[in-house]
Amino acid sequence: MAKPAPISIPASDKAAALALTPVSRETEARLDRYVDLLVAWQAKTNLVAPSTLPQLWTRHIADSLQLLDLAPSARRWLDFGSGGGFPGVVLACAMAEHEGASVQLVERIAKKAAFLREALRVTGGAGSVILADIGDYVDSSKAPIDCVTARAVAPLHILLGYAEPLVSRGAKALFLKGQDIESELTEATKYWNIEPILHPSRTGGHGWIVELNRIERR
Ligand SMILES: C[S@@+](CC[C@H](N)C(=O)[O-])C[C@H]1O[C@@H](n2cnc3c(N)ncnc32)[C@H](O)[C@@H]1O
Repeated sequence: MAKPAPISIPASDKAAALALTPVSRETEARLDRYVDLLVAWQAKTNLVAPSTLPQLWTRHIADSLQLLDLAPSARRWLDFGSGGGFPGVVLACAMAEHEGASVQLVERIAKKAAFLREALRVTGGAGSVILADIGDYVDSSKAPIDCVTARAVAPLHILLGYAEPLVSRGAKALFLKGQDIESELTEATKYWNIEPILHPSRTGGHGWIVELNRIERR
């Protein structure tokens, strides 16, 4: 049987991503190590949609990095459903530059949690992995959080339920969402009083970033 072709990420994709969302040389080096690890694991575990691999930097890394500009002073992050590490591992790579900063990555699938732990070890990213259901973890943890994130995890009205206890204690929520944001907002406002701020994605990978600073049950 023919061997699968090696996965290569074009240098032009990395250059395009870093033009959109510049990072320090230290963070870039951490991200390089993350990309190498992800590509190696992707051969045995499906961490990102294979068709998006050639745009790993623009579709996934820059998509994650753009959140930093929306919460520039946040140092204590919590990422729901980190999966292959977006945005959690990317944020942890960036947070490694800040003394005391940390990203908690919550993931319920053991194999993905193992990958995330390895990614933090290899990159030196500032964070920790919690193998748990998001709802259970949020209910049990009282750790202060500045910013909670999620990408491709659950419909908005479900994410709001997970995030509500954190936002009511002062966290900001930033959720990466796709083109069908209108219908998600319509559904969400049946259950929640919210004043969402919609930021168009700068990377084109996902449609919108929904920012929330207040979530109240109707
Ligand atoms: C489609 S993947 C997206 C992963 C990553 N956020 C990304 O954008 O590439 C969704 C991930 O969320 C995790 N997930 C979904 N619901 C969860 C829950 N209630 N608790 C913990 N993890 C959850 C899944 O196991 C999966 O790894």
